[in-house]
Amino acid sequence: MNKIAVLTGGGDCPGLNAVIRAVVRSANQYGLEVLGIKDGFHGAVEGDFIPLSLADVSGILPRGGTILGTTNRDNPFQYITKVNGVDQPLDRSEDVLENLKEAGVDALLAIGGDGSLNISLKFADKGFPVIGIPKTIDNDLMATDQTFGFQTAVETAQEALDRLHTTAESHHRVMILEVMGRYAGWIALYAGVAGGADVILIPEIPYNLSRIAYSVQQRAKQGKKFSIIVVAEGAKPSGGEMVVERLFSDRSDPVKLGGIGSKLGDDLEKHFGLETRVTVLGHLQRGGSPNSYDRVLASRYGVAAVDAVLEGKFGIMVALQGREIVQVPLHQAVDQLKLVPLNDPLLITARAMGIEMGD
Ligand SMILES: Nc1ncnc2c1ncn2[C@@H]1O[C@H](COP(=O)(O)OP(=O)(O)O)[C@@H](O)[C@H]1O
Ligand SMILES: O=P(O)(O)OC[C@H]1O[C@](O)(COP(=O)(O)O)[C@@H](O)[C@@H]1O
Ligand SMILES: [Mg+2]
Repeated sequence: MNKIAVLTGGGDCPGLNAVIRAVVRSANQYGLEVLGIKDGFHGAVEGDFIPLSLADVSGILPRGGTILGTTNRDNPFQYITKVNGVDQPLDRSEDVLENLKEAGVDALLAIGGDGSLNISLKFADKGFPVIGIPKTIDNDLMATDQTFGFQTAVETAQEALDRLHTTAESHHRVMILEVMGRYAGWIALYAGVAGGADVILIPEIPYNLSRIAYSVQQRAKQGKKFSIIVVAEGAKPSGGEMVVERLFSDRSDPVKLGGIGSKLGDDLEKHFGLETRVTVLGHLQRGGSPNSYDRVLASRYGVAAVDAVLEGKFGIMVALQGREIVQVPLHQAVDQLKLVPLNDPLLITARAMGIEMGD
């Protein structure tokens, strides 16, 4: 092994640069050259590679985003390509392999979520040496206890809840904070407990509107003028559907969620006369500097991925299990999503403190 390539795929999150930096620094110790692939698998198809030296990664540890760029559109196995002036999804995976070969790349380190790691698995199945590094702000990847960026997002959401508290307690209002969490409610659950929310609504537990109203009314009876609700964007009422903001025709998962906070607020006002205000935290959760936990975790993943290259372990993902970074087969990471189990210890803690989960 002489040369490795690294890419970042899918939605960004705080800590991507910390991984890239750790990969380059660790590879440098062993005399391995590193190439960066621009904009995820888009750059892999287009052959858009840049060399990454120690100087290139100097100063990027605290920077959010990714210096390499990313995409949540391009899949080399269904790559939108103009054929006779018409866009068509073509299998361009051989182009990727050709580009990697031409650049002298011996192994690919792919930092991504379920989508990018699914693509990575397909390249591993084609025989190319691939190592996955888990990335998702939603923390919903299987086989790893935690992904970097998640803790920073939780802190951002908790700070928002703290701020909402001070304005909420000045009025008789229900304050709703909509946070990320497409299928898994980890951000809502952790931020809700950390930020002292009264109601936490997650995709895994469809909610009953009257339960929420009852808990707000009970608080009012106890002299509490306000209530704080944190709702994951993928939450839905019992028997209802997730709220879709828009559809992207060019994505394998075309659904962009958003709007459950407003729907909930409208329903509480309409059916129970509760005055509500809604805040959507949105991409503030993904932006900004990673906290120290995420910098450490990201650095450990980067180093562990280079270790795997040196050990010749491919088709694997590096993962956090307990305090250890381990190697797990890539397919274990992508076979299913890691949802909040109904017996999750923090969920039980939340209920034990009287937090309403909406069911
Ligand atoms: N199940 C899948 N199999 C193969 N490719 C997928 C799958 N899901 C998503 N993709 C592709 O992977 C890319 C990244 O997916 P996305 O969900 O945006 O990011 P992430 O890597 O964070 O999951 C997109 O181009 C998408 O088309
Ligand atoms: O605005 P974008 O880029 O479509 O991404 C928003 C989506 O990404 C997510 O944050 C998930 O991202 P991850 O790939 O990091 O898990 C969802 O919660 C949200 O629906
Ligand atoms: Mg995904």
